[in-house]
Amino acid sequence: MARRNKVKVIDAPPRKVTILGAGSWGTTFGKILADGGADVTLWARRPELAREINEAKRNSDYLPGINLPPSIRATASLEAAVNGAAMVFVSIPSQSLRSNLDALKPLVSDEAIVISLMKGVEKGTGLRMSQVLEQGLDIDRERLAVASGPNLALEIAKEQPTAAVIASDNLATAEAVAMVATNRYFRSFVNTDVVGTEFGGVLKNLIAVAIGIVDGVGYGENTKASIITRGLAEMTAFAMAYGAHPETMAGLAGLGDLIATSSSPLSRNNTAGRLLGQGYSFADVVGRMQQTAEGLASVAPILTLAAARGVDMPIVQQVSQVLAGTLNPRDIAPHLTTDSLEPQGERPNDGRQNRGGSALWRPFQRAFNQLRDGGRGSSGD
Ligand SMILES: NC(=O)C1=CN([C@@H]2O[C@H](COP(=O)(O)OP(=O)(O)OC[C@H]3O[C@@H](n4cnc5c(N)ncnc54)[C@H](OP(=O)(O)O)[C@@H]3O)[C@@H](O)[C@H]2O)C=CC1
Ligand SMILES: O=C(CO)COP(=O)(O)O
Repeated sequence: MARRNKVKVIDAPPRKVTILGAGSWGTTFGKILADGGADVTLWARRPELAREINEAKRNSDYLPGINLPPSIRATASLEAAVNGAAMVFVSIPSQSLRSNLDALKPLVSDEAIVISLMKGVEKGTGLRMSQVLEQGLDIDRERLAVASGPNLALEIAKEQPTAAVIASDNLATAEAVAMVATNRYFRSFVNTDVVGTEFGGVLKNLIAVAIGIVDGVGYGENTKASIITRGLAEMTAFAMAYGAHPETMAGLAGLGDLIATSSSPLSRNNTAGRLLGQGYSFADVVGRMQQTAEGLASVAPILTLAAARGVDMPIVQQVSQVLAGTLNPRDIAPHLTTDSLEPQGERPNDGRQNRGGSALWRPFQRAFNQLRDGGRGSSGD
């Protein structure tokens, strides 16, 4: 049974916050928090990386050329990192999370807030990262939060102005985290749509792989715009089938992140897709990636979750076929992904003209009806 603990509303930066994972995002998030005034400790599993961060205030493997704030400390000891931390941010590859939780569980204090910075779902279980944290740490969801949004690490490390979303079932938890994760170049907004915020970050990776594939093939802006637009419809249909608010998918954690990830060569998912489009096999691409491209591992569990709720995801399906080597990247065809003659999701109607094959349109229709009938929207971002 989950331990029940009251969440303290923190109205000043906490004494100590810690980040687990000193890769590109964990280190960048450490900089965000330190530049916002927090006392930041980074956990790097390799002692030599912890040493470089402490002594040179650099992380040359993941953020070459970036000077880290002098106040950031790093340690390779999980216990030293977590001891006394009021907030524990987790930024390791999604498929590695569960294997770290047994060691972490006894170290997290009963009052600490735990925040997922990750954008994947677990293979095998299909669980979102906050669900894996909830299970593995036996923690109340009120003490959990997730962060997402258009957040390419290197741009933020260069202090380019950026916005993000912090979501928690408990608004006070999201607000406490957002207050700490805000500084002169980074602004965190809050909402309570954890499902939408988390799935937004996962799903945009899959669409970014598709964009990378067509980029690698050499197709131009029409193809990419078609995939982004139809991809957002797929993302929204999927997320709403799992209870997300459509507004979340239209906000920073959905459309915002989709645009950033699909258009940037900094994106690892986009890069992986581009290699596939250039003819490299899935195994070659995995071998060439130096950093985490979450989308590659999330395709299969997302398609399983989609099938369980009857959601059509033709673009994600095609990505899966390219990964499996059963579809030539040149044959990715966003305009051929439906048997309906109606451009789904493109024409608002009153439901009467909503003819067959429009699974992708249905969630928009439901959202429209809800708004028309005075239904409640999400707090959005
Ligand atoms: N980079 C970005 O722009 C953004 C990334 N994210 C998300 O953040 C998460 C982390 O990504 P990111 O920092 O980019 O990834 P990186 O590949 O840059 O870094 C991964 C980090 O996790 C560590 N790690 C790898 N395997 C394990 C393991 N089995 N146990 C413990 N630690 C491990 C690595 O340590 P080591 O160096 O020793 O291998 C490294 O510190 C992902 O879910 C990603 O989607 C979210 C927003 C932006
Ligand atoms: O999540 C990200 C940007 O918001 C980072 O994307 P990549 O993991 O594709 O680099």
